[in-house]
Amino acid sequence: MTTTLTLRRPDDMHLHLRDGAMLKAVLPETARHFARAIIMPNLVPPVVTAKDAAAYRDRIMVALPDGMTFEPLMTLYLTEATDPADVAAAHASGLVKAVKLYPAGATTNSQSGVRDFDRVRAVLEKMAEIGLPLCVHGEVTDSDIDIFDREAVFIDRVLDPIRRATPGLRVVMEHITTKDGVDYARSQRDDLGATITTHHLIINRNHILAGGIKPHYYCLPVAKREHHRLALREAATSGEARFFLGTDSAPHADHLKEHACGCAGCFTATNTMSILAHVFEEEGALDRLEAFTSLNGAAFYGIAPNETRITLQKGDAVTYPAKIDTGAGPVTVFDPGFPLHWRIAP
Ligand SMILES: NC(=O)N[C@@H](CC(=O)O)C(=O)O
Ligand SMILES: [Zn+2]
Ligand SMILES: [Zn+2]
Repeated sequence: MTTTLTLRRPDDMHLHLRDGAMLKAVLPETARHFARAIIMPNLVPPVVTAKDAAAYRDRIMVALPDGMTFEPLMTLYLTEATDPADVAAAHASGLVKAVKLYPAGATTNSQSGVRDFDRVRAVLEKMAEIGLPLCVHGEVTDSDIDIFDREAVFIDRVLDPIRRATPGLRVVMEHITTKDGVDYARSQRDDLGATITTHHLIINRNHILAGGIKPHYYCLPVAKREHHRLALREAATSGEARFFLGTDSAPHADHLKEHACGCAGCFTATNTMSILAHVFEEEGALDRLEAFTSLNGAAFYGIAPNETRITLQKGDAVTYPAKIDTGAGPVTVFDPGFPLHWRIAP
């Protein structure tokens, strides 16, 4: 029985760090285990220009505690006013690693997102030309589309047409939650990747709704039926290069989650690696954990895998805080609902 496992230090290819007091509190939770992360730009106001991204990167580095190392991989928030030349310059300087597409109204702080896809065509064409990936929150926002169908409908109505209209555009389907997402990713060439979160490997929609509503399991895209969760587990543990970790760890203060109109997002930065080791062990795939957390994402983004390593050890139940204190209020850590036994050696 395997009880220790050494991996290249992981990267989180989809992370929300927020800003100010929240940033300061949550950043160490990621930097403790992860070398790098793709930093989501959905601040208020959003990170739209190269100048915004440079300033946000500086704030992240100032918030990093002494003695920790971490490299934020910055992104730009695509709006209908985004300037292709600014995007190209941000990429050429090495500052920006991706552009993020939020359909307007799809998720937290997406009001500035895209309504009319024709208006971003020039930016997408420039990105295809320079090889800069587009990260996509893949849900339609039409009120007549059931929330559990919004990902599958997005693939047919928006994602596939965008990709056909923009040959060569590298795209990451962010936080896929359905078998439809897995199947679509697999049906395409290697210019399409897909991130999978930690929590979508653990919860299905019953966890949110059965036996009382659980606001800390509510995120977007919302968790789906069990057969979708099983498809995600199969994909994540397959070792296939197109699938990689993007935790989508998305902190919101508890009073905003435990609310009549609660915010979407699960905060998994603290215990993600312990949970993933548990899942990969259950699936008989511990030997493929490194591909998912440390190799496939870096390869998709064209960056070298990390040279430093972490060691996971299996033993007595791991303890971790139920909540993280932040200057913006406590943030509940994702509870997988079972004890974790894999710890990260100090
Ligand atoms: N995933 C979420 O439920 N929430 C994210 C936004 C997002 O990634 O869609 C957030 O910023 O809170
Ligand atoms: Zn999203
Ligand atoms: Zn997200």
